Amino acid sequence: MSKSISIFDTTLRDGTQGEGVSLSADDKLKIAKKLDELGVSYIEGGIPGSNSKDIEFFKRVGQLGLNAKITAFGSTRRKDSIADQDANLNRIIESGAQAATLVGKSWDFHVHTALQTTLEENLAMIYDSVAYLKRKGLEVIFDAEHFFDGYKNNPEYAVAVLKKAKEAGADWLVMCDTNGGTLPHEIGSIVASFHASVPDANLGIHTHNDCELAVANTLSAVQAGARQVQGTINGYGERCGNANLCSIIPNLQLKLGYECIGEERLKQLTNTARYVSEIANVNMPVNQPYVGNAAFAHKGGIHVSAILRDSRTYEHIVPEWVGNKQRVLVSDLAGQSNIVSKAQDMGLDFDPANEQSRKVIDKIKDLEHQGYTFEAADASLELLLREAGGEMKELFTFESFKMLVEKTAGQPVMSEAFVKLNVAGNNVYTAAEGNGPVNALDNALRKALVQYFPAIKEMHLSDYKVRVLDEKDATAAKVRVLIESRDINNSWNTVGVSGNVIEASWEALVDSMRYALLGQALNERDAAQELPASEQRGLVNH
Ligand SMILES: CC(=O)SCCNC(=O)CCNC(=O)[C@H](O)C(C)(C)COP(=O)(O)OP(=O)(O)OC[C@H]1O[C@@H](n2cnc3c(N)ncnc32)[C@H](O)[C@@H]1OP(=O)(O)O
Ligand SMILES: CC(=O)C(=O)O
Repeated sequence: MSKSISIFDTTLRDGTQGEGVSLSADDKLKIAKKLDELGVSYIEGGIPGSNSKDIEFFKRVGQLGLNAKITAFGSTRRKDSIADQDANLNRIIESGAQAATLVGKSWDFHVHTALQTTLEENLAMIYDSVAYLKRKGLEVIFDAEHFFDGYKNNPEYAVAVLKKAKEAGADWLVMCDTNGGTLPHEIGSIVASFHASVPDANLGIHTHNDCELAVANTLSAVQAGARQVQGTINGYGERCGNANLCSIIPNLQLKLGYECIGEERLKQLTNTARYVSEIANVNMPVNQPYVGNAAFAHKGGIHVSAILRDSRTYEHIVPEWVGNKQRVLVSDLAGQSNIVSKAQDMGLDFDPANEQSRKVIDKIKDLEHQGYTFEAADASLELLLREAGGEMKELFTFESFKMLVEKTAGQPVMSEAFVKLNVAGNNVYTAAEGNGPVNALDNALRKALVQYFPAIKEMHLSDYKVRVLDEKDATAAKVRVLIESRDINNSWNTVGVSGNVIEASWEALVDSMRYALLGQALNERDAAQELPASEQRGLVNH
């Protein structure tokens, strides 16, 4: 049997049926382009009978010149009507899509309850609709809704539905686990049984994740003979989502030896997943298999010690095969191996056998115990390690800061910060306003530094998070502030912890600016040690 699998992406249709996922026509066009680059065979763009946004997508997608087939979704004709007069079928034809995905009922209970019609009329609706679209020259993918529930309730009828669609000319018969309640062994045996009885049918599988089995069910169907796989990027979709193509594709290709999108394109998987999550404005779970930020992140000291010897000890594949990468995290679960690995990444000579290195490890663990989290604040960690290794020359020293927050009735609240630093032996005193206390502090600190370090102009804060660390302790609790900063090329994260949110923010802010100036700090140190300019470092070195 062929080992080639046709990947059918329904992110733009079933994916947008997920809560919190909404895509404009422009968003859909961007994602379609990305999916095409990934090498999927079909892109289901939407439902032209549903809304004008989808109609616009189909109008414009032809201009992109994609290789994937564009397919438009709709249901079989309404009961007791004529297919060529059915508005939804005609919208599919008018959309100009090369293929139609036609959903039809295959569970007798649904025919009676949802459609409120007879089993015979439903078969006629399927036959007439498929035949009409075929006469109009479209490829037809027939999605048999609730096929597995239907098969369990009335196998003869569910099978008759698929046979009717085939008789009318459907190119693909897709079995749907619409309610997501079927288990892998059931899927495998039902697909195998239908495949044995109609061996010349092109079978597909469409599963939902209500039992968290959509990926497993898809693999089971493929092993039983399905050759088209329908799913979405990041598993977006109705209720608990659709089968996640970001897991299915590597599982099929790397574990089961099927040909889906090829070795080279598989390397774009992580980038595609993150791109779609950005456009959809839905955060990706860090622990998402294969493509998540933590999919190959190692935290436990025992794990890190082993992966440094051979990454196969704790990695099931090479992360780069799916475009991801290995990360080592530093936390209170870290052993010396985590820290050695981080230090090596930074080009530091860090010998765990030496007394000073052991002190840094203890200090990191102690800070983690106080509430700092270095796994989310790589830049603060780097500063700490460089400081401990005597690598840093401090460019400025802190003397004091003061905050003023004023609210007058009927006026917006006003924040002003006053900062005193010593830079290169000079006392620098600045004041600045902001739309909040942290913004005012940031402005005042920037104002103090920019005259000495113009590189500060290039960076800005891009994210700010506060977390109360011991909620039981109410107002006496500590807070942790995490700040993300960016310049044109990089982003970096810093952390501050205190019983006072302004002080925690200040710590994270100062680290952010020290990190932005790291290249300069290292050069000054090199210059002080009279290293030749050729061995000194670039201005912003991260
Ligand atoms: C399993 C799936 O994911 S299927 C796709 C689900 N996605 C969506 O529903 C999103 C897009 N849907 C829509 O925009 C609208 O529902 C439309 C335009 C398709 C229809 O809108 P309306 O005409 O207002 O109908 P409404 O949504 O209230 O009800 C669905 C109708 O479709 C009928 N219907 C449902 N499935 C089918 C089917 N397979 N074949 C024919 N008719 C069907 C229902 O019986 C009902 O008709 P009735 O009210 O005459 O009994
Ligand atoms: C067709 C479809 O989306 C389903 O049955 O779930």
